[in-house]
Amino acid sequence: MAFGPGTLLSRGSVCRRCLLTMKSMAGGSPIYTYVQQRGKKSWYGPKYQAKIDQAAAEWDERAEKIKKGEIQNTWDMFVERGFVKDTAGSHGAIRELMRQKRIGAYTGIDPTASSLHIGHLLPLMPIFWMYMHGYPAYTLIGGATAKIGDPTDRLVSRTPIKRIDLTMNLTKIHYQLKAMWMNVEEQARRRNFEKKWSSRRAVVNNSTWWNSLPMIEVLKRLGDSMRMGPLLSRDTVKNKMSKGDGMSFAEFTYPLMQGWDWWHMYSANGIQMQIGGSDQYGNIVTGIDVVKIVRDNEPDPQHKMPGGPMDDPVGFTVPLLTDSAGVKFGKSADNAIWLDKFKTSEFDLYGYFVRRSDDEVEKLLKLFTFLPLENIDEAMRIHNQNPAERVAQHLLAFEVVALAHGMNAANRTALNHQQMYGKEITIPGVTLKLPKSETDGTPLTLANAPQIDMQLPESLILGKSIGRILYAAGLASSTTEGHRLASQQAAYVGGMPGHKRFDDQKVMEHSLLTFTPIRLWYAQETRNYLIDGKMLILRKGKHNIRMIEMVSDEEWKASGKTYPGEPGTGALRQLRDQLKALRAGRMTPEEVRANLKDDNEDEKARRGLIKFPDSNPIAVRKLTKQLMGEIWEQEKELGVDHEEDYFKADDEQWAAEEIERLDDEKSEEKHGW
Ligand SMILES: Nc1ncnc2c1ncn2[C@@H]1O[C@H](COP(=O)(O)OP(=O)(O)OP(=O)(O)O)[C@@H](O)[C@H]1O
Ligand SMILES: N[C@@H](Cc1ccc(O)cc1)C(=O)O
Repeated sequence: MAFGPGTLLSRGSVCRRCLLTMKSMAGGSPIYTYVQQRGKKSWYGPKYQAKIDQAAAEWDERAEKIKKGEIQNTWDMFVERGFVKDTAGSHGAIRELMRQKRIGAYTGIDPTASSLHIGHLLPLMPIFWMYMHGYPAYTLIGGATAKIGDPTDRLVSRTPIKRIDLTMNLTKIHYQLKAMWMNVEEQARRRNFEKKWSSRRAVVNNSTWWNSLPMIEVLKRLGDSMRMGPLLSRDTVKNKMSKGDGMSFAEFTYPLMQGWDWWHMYSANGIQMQIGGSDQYGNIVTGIDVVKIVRDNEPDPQHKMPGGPMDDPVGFTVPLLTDSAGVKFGKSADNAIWLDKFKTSEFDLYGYFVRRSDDEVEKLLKLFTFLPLENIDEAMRIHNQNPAERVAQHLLAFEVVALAHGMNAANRTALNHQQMYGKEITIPGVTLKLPKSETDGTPLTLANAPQIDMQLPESLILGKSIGRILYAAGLASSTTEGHRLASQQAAYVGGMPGHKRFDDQKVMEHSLLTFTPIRLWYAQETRNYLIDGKMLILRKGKHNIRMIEMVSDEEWKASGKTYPGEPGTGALRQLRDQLKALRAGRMTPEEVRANLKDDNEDEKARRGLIKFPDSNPIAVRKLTKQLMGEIWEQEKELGVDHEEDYFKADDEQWAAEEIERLDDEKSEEKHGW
């Protein structure tokens, strides 16, 4: 293994089977290393080799310091903070392995819901810690395993997940995990962890390998030696077969799939450790067998990977996070606290942690924050002087929101709480400050990306150009810009086009998130990019994603929503509608005036009012004037006391400002600003 920048770099972890060092020329220099592994081949040169050697030397030095007690073993820290429930492998062996070797670790999540929840943070935290301490750390999304569904501890099979839901969930979780990794980086900087050349983290999807894995390879490498006895004796299998609704072959093979994932990453990325919630213990133990069996069944002696205490896979489970009634926090229960701010707002997430009891707050600080234990002790000391102030709870809430949504969000949310409850909040070690605006002119990042799912009508998706769709989805500021993005291939569509089904229809692969640059295509071609016939994923830049569910035109109309560029929603059309409504007496002058004067953009958008720039400012100006005049007349007839000149002047000033604004816009457009 050990190839490509940043893969495992400790000397102990370099795979002996795959490193063929060749001296390129007589005279002994320079040395190029040829790496061949699972179909991938690459060369690397002396500079890269020097970095690998340096990283290995640093690791050896760290191991020595741990031995002398100068720094703490990461494993001991896990135990001390309460992360370790059950281990697969002895404590002593894992401890020594983690000291000597820069082993990689992973935890997996099946995208069976559209968001992560706080229960997921439990196995994720040790993964994040490992990254900060220099171990390769992987988070896996089970695009393939979710199609089967983990049967662990269930008596009744899961309802099969719909293709469109799977795509939606995995896209959302992918971006959520990426955002959280950025927040982990932020926390690492905040806590002065040094970022090393060898640091490595990843979000992977097991569909990447499962979609191209021949069944015969699994049967040969694993199936021949895997015994039925241990598989049948698992509690889940026994219980589901005797007390539940029986077990399908696919469910039965689920732990083997999970084990194969591990093998894939073990052999390709040096992932030697798996971490999961306590329900994952059985799958982790089976996974260890799978990895060893597949590894030892390598038919080519040149490619055989070594076994033994320093090379065998190990794993552990974290305790289960439960609510105050002792019920597991999970997506299948109705107590979930989500990490998607559109499902559980940052304010509510903060509030949830502020409400934790004094008995559990210290334990939660150890599990959910990166605060050193001395800081936690100090915070508890301050807390205990006046528990009613909930200092420890606020610290916990601040840190969790910072991890889930970033430091800006944590500051903003804590200040909101302060304002809402009118009480000064003390958070040890934190000076609350208003975050700089996340939307005004600052580039879009994963932390400030808008809600990524939306609906748009069929007539737009299937009938209009891709430029128009990009505008409607808020990825372009006009149809023209949308066309420009498409012609410059600066926007992307999710999925791999051109996959053909048996009946020769083109379909999208739904369990893998890939992007293809958008070209200017004919309107009818957009259909080829629809996932499950109704979802379109678009992206501009790195973080600007839209998952668009196509709804029928009737459903769209009934929703009362509008999209930018929607025919009939321009300023002119809206002014005309208002005029008609005024003349027909369907709207009072007061209502029309309120609509015209409402300068709150969100409110306007909510009520479907004028909000998009119109292409004909002169006509808008004329019509606005006419409408104002008629409102004025009607109000006069109604005997509205205008306090004459004051209001009239106000209206006129408003109209003048509006005209000036429109003129400015027009001139900006003309000059191409
Ligand atoms: N409340 C929790 N406490 C600790 N770990 C958890 C909790 N909920 C989930 N996990 C762990 O997170 C990982 C991913 O879990 P999974 O995707 O199965 O979510 P889940 O919420 O447990 O789903 P479900 O309720 O559908 O089984 C697993 O290792 C699981 O054990
Ligand atoms: N089985 C795990 C998810 C998972 C999937 C694939 C893996 O390789 C690892 C973990 C769960 O349901 O919680």
